[in-house]
Amino acid sequence: MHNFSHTQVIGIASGKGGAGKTTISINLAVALAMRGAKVMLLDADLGLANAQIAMGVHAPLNIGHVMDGSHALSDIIVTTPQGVRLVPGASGVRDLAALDNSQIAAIIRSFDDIQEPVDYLVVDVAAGISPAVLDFMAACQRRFVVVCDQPASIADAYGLIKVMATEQNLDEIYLIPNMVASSAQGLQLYRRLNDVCNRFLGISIRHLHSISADELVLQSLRKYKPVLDFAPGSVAARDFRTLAELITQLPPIEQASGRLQFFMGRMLHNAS
Ligand SMILES: Nc1ncnc2c1ncn2[C@@H]1O[C@H](COP(=O)(O)OP(=O)(O)OP(=O)(O)O)[C@@H](O)[C@H]1O
Repeated sequence: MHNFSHTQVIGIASGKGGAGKTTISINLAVALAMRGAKVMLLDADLGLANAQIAMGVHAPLNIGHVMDGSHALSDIIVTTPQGVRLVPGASGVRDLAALDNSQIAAIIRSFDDIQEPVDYLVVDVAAGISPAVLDFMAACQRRFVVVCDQPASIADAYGLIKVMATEQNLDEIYLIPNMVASSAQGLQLYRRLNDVCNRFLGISIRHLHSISADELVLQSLRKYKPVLDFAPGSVAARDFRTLAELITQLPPIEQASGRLQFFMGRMLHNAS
């Protein structure tokens, strides 16, 4: 096996659907790729998988074909026009939305067969707090929780953070405020939620940057393009570039957590 540099794995979740998890996963992957990183995006929003549509790429095979044993993971990966290596989810396959632990573990382990260099793996996880969501988030090194400044979204984000921190003992939790009027509003939302986490859970969450509400995000989706492609000069595109830059400045996490993780084989190989 080659001696790859450590792959940094970021899981993206949101308590509530519609907070912008897929939008953020896609544009973050593209922004990192535009900086020259080798980026893979796993559409683990199984059952609702729509990353391939939003990125304007045709994927003849998907993770369902890996699950049924007919194909290897490397067979199903497609390269998007932005140079992101996309692992397509299986849209409309209801069985995939209800995978058990051993099936999730099989998906996570299948990444050990990948032979290409990957600097970042971005994992777009389903909404909610299902066991599958928690398994995927536990298998990542950093966890991003997408939230909008609305009571239902905040309550759901808090619920997800609570379960991840207290029941799963996961750290490296970042809040990504989305659809904010300004980065000051995003920071304020982060502070509010972090205060509640401090007080009631005894933990701190982290903050990098928020994503502004931008009409061009919606327009880009209608054109099947990431906003970074469709409107590179837009406010949202600028926010995604800033977020990507801040991520590249984070210290790499090189420790295995003791739980099942993506690219475990590489981690162990590099450590030996
Ligand atoms: N920053 C933004 N500005 C404006 N619109 C946005 C922004 N982020 C997301 N949206 C829009 O909000 C809607 C929901 O976004 P998205 O599909 O990414 O959410 P999601 O959390 O992945 O939803 P689900 O979990 O249901 O798949 C989409 O129409 C998207 O274009």
